[in-house]
Amino acid sequence: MTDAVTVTDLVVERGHRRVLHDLSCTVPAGRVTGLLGPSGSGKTTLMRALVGVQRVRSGTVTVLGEPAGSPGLRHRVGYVTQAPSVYPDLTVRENARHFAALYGRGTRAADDALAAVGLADAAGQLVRDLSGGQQGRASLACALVGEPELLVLDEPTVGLDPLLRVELWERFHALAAAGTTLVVSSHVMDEAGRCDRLLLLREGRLLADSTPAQLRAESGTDDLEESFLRLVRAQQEVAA
Ligand SMILES: Nc1ncnc2c1ncn2[C@@H]1O[C@H](COP(=O)(O)OP(=O)(O)OP(=O)(O)O)[C@@H](O)[C@H]1O
Repeated sequence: MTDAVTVTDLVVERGHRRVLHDLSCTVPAGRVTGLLGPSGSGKTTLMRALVGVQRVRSGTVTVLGEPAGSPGLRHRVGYVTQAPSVYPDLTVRENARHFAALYGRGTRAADDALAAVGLADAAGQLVRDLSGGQQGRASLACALVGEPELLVLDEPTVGLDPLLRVELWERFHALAAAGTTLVVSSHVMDEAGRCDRLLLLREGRLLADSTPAQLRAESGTDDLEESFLRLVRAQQEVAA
């Protein structure tokens, strides 16, 4: 299996504080990798480094064979932030078509992306009239329309009802099966079980680079939340 992303000894400081400490990890191509960890553990910062918008102190981030942020990656990497990045005064369809045009794609690609996130029925509505969860999905559709090889999604399921959550995770796996690499952050451990691979972060350090099955086996519990806590405790004991 090839790696879509390689992070080596990454150090990031924000506001004079070190928020990523010598972090090294890889992201396998064509899989859904979950970036899990408590609030403030550095998930967004790592994602920003992957897409090349984060100033880094030292270390390297290689994405699809190029340094993160290289101009050649612009259309190959999609990033959906926590805040919806769509035009509120345009309809959902107009937004999708606008982004399709930017990526050199047609209206069909825009319609397909809307269908993929379950927004086909809301295509004619102004984005500002949508719920928060729908706006998030509209942002996701606008990223999907470019068919990026690497899709980086910051907490895409926040504010979604359980049914939509499940549907979105199914969508992520369908994209991965078609060859897309996904990095999906969450601070909800029950979503960890849906990932092919897991990167667990805590206080800017990598606590585990594993799979749900491996994590369960190693920690001796089926509950991934409990696995995470046991890992934290084990590390604290080593440090003490
Ligand atoms: N613009 C900023 N200036 C200074 N410090 C920042 C800035 N943004 C984030 N930080 C700090 O960097 C650390 C990592 O934040 P980050 O947003 O990467 O965490 P996160 O795991 O994504 O959290 P959340 O789940 O709450 O989104 C935190 O301690 C945070 O306070």
